Amino acid sequence: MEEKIRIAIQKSGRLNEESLQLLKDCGISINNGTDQLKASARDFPLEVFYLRNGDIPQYLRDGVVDIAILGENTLIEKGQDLQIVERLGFSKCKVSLAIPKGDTYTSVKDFEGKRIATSYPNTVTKYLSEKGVTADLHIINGSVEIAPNIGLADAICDIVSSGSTLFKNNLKEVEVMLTSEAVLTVSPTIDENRNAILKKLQFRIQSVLKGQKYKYVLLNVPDAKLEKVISILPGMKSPTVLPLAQSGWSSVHSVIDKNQFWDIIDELKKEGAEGILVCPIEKMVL
Ligand SMILES: Nc1ncnc2c1ncn2[C@@H]1O[C@H](COP(=O)(O)OP(=O)(O)OP(=O)(O)O)[C@@H](O)[C@H]1O
Ligand SMILES: O=P(O)(O)OC[C@H]1O[C@H](OP(=O)(O)OP(=O)(O)O)[C@H](O)[C@@H]1O
Ligand SMILES: [Mg+2]
Repeated sequence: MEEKIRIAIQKSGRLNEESLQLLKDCGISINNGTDQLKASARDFPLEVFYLRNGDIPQYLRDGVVDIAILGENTLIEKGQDLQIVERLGFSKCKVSLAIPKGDTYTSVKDFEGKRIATSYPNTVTKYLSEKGVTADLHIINGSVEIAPNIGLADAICDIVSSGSTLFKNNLKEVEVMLTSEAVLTVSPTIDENRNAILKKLQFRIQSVLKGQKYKYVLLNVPDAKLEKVISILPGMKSPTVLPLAQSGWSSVHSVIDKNQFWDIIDELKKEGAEGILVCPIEKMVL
């Protein structure tokens, strides 16, 4: 029987949907819904195990699964020994220390002897001990931000993204301990055949992620302005230039980094580019 790579994906929660979407963008469709523990892919040698996020590092260590999509924060808390093979760019967040809005704050030393509610005990202990601070940790698994309001703790350590959960609970962020995004991790026990499948999957993921970073643009340019326009456009090698049916004009095709996109478009318009079309790139293979 053909060997399959076993990937762990969060059963439900923040990472589930985007992890499955990434596989889909890689041309891998999964047969069953998440109501089952296990599902297989139709067109790639891959099996999906739907698991609780916090359990995944141990499954990787034990070799029950070969790879996983996890928040980097979970790896820092529970899987420092595990290797990251790709950074995936979604589920970006911070893990921060926060205190009641009205409290004064001068430095991390203020946490000495304080009660901190958190689901990240290892991360907090390491962060504080590196700064010579010892606090009293209360480990809770959810709704951490409520703890100061009900008198359970003086401060919290939890995930912060938009900051609205802190705001709603009358808390303020005072220390950012780490920043995180979804990552692809690998089991230390992965065998050679499955490692070869991992390399194929990584190649597809890289092509999808690169495509998401760029836009494909097509524009019409008077020939007199061609040289100037080409100098503005980066392109993968160099832009493609094709003559238009109307003489004296050319169509220029290129690829632009999303981060520079609007600045470059403004410059192109200034140089006389017209009829600018912008298309998403599904995959980019270099
Ligand atoms: N508000 C957020 N914005 C962006 N990313 C987030 C946010 N909250 C959590 N994450 C990321 O998504 C991951 C999963 O979070 P989620 O709250 O769904 O699961 P969990 O409660 O940590 O785990 P479990 O699957 O064990 O219930 C986190 O580890 C973090 O990397
Ligand atoms: O800064 P924000 O944008 O408000 O996001 C931060 C919140 O998001 C996460 O909770 P989630 O919504 O996943 O609920 P949970 O506590 O049930 O995990 C996290 O635990 C924070 O509470
Ligand atoms: Mg959560």
